[in-house]
Formats: sequence, C-alpha cells, structure tokens
Amino acid sequence: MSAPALRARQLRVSVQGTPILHGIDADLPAARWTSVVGPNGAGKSTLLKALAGLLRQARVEGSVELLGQPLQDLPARERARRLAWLGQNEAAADELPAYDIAMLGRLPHRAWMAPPSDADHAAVQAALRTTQAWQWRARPLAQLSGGERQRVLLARALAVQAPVMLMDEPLANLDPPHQTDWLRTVRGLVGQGGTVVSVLHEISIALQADDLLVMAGGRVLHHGACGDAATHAALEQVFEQRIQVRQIDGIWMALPRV
Ligand SMILES: Nc1ncnc2c1ncn2[C@@H]1O[C@H](COP(=O)(O)OP(=O)(O)OP(=O)(O)O)[C@@H](O)[C@H]1O
Repeated sequence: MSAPALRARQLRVSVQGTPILHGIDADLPAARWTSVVGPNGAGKSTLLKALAGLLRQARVEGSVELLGQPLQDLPARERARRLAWLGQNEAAADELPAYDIAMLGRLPHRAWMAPPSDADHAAVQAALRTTQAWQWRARPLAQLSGGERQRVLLARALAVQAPVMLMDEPLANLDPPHQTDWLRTVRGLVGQGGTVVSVLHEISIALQADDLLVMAGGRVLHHGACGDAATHAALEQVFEQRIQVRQIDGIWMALPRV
C-alpha cells in the first residue's frame, strides 16, 4: 500500500468540554478513495474538519500529517494548494456568479491582487464543465437550485486541482445521474493519482470507494477495503443490522433489511 496522504494519530477533539473524537488513529492512503460512514452524530464531519485543520472553536489534540508533513507546520496557502475542501451545507457568497465562485478555488495559486491567469480560467472552465455547471456560469449562486448550487461548489473544489480532496456529503441534493457523474469524477481523480476522502450517507455509493472508514461514537470501528467481508459486517453492525450488504451485478450495495 502507498504512503498515507493523511495520517491521524491520537486525534482527540472536544467542543466546550464535550469530547467528540476519542483518540483516532487512521492512515488514509494516497491515490485511493476512502469513504467515511456511520450513524448520525458518529463524528464523521468533525473528523473530516480536523483532518483539514478547520476546527477553530474546538480543542484538538494529537497530530495530523498531510502528505508527510504536520498540518500545523504548513503555511495556510500551501495547505490550501494541497487540500481542497467541500463542506456540508457550506455558506458561500450567494450574490456572486457561479464562475466567480468556482474561481475562488484558484485563490491559493494566485499572487496577491493578481488577475486570474489563463491557467486559472482553464481550470475553472474544466471544473464547471466536469460538474455540468458551465451553462449557469453567469448566474448568481442564490438563483440556483440546491443540486445546481452543489455542482458549482464541487466545481470550486475541483478547480483547486489539489492532490487531496475532502468532501462532506458531496451528494447532497444531487439527482441520481449527477451522483453517477460524481462517482466518475472521483474515479478519474483517483486514477490520476489524487486522493479523495468523502463522508457519505449513501452507503451503496460509499461502497464503490476503495476503502471504508466506519465510525461510531467518535471512534473508528473498522477501516478496510470496500470488498472485504469484515467491512460489510462492520457496516451492518454499525447500522444495527438494519441494512444488508449484497452484491448485485458485480456491485456491492446496501439494501434495507425489511
Ligand atoms: N459545535 C459543536 N458543539 C457541540 N457539539 C457538537 C458540535 N459539533 C458537533 N457536535 C456534536 O458532535 C457529535 C459529532 O458531530 P458530527 O457532525 O461530527 O457527526 P456526523 O457523524 O458528521 O453526523 P451526521 O451524520 O448527522 O452529519 C454530535 O453528537 C454533535 O452533536
């Protein structure tokens, strides 16, 4: 297995005295897609934010390494080049046109006050086309539907062209064809050597990843390949045997146990 893109050691997070993550050790391998799954409140979003260094109001102990370097040693700009972020229900400047929103993803690459370069415009166009948001590039974010907005925010993250991409519930509001497109995009990124970590509630999509990190109660319950029987057992356990993992047409799926 390749060296980890992200390494967490004894990661503990508490907010206002309440412990949320209880000493997480995890190596998230490079050039692979890892899905983080678990019940509501398991600590998935908190883990993702801690890995991205985005927890400002929380007490964070332990260490995170990004591409072999301690996260806290990396200057903010360098961190932003290495790690792209798509948050859950993310606030954005709603009055800006979609194109300008996607261009925000290029900020880590641009000199202070410099206009966007040809490379910046090319990256933004490619990202908006990938998420099929190019046609609304002139429309303010506020005028877009939930799914259209999500595709613009995904384009902003893609435009960073970072080697590591963290996404919290990236499929929110996306219809099934665009969920499939997202899956293809992720596979493409990983095929080119990128690393993707996604928090997903759509377990059948999460099972298409390379690896699954199963969380419960602020701890990692299981971390293994998506095709492993032990991973499927951990999934069924963490969701109280209310789902069952089955293979249909060669694809692992989570079905409700009714
Ligand atoms: N700022 C905060 N203050 C207090 N408690 C918090 C805060 N943020 C998160 N928590 C608590 O930490 C726990 C983990 O939250 P987190 O958002 O990481 O869970 P999650 O697994 O992503 O959940 P979901 O699937 O519902 O999105 C939850 O019980 C939540 O209520």
